[in-house]
Amino acid sequence: MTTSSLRLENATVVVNQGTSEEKTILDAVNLEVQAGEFVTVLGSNGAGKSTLFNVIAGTLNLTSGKIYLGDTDVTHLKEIERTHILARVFQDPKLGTAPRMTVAENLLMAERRGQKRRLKSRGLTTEKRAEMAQVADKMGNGLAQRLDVATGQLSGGQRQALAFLMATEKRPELLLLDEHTAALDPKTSAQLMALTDEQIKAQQLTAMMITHNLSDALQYGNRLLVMSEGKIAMDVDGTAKQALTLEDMLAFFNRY
Ligand SMILES: Nc1ncnc2c1ncn2[C@@H]1O[C@H](COP(=O)(O)OP(=O)(O)OP(=O)(O)O)[C@@H](O)[C@H]1O
Repeated sequence: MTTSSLRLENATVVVNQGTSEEKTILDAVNLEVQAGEFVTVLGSNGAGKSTLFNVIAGTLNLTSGKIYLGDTDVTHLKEIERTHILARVFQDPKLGTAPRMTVAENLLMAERRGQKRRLKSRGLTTEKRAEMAQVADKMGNGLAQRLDVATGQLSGGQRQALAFLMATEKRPELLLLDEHTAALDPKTSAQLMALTDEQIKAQQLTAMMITHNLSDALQYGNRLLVMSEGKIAMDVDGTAKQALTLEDMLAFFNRY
């Protein structure tokens, strides 16, 4: 039995095939992420970071190669067929939550994702609300006091915290964080980043996080990837990652 949560074998995406615009945007990537790893992903604009997440999530098909989530070959599975295995949080606070529904309704929806219809009959009981308030309180940003507020009325930070809670509700096999703090002000971003790290550790989640923030990429996670021109240009973990400095990273980026 394997302990890897994700495995990519020669994962390749070629766009506009057979035209003068043909381009390889993911270039024979081999990657194995073990259960419990927290991988930060850096790379310049256009390096292929979102493409990597898109093929993992199934929003983009591979031209060739294979993708496994756990022991399952998901290469030909549609996005919807992968949602019970992985969850993704986006940069845009509008994605991932339903704006007209309240915080409690969104949380209930996340909890019931993938459940059979007959199991959905129980509504927002007092117990359920108390449980939600407890979960939302972990975010420490007032979300717990706004359970009955429409999600569209939340602050950006509260909404992203809710999106994170919803994504982790069912303890996904793999959590993809796609610049999830980038649209927030520095203080709120730092707060959500700390909460993210806390929850990943507490729930022992396997996670990958795209960021343009070098300090966050160094401070958080146990492994760091740098993408460049559709390839993995750097892959460090453990003590080698801990030893990396901002200067090392700046020097590395200057070479690309
Ligand atoms: N569906 C597509 N069709 C054509 N080109 C694409 C497609 N998706 C991505 N690309 C191109 O692939 C390259 C990699 O894009 P990608 O969005 O993965 O980069 P990124 O590292 O996420 O960049 P950023 O930091 O700007 O988000 C870019 O040149 C982009 O224009």
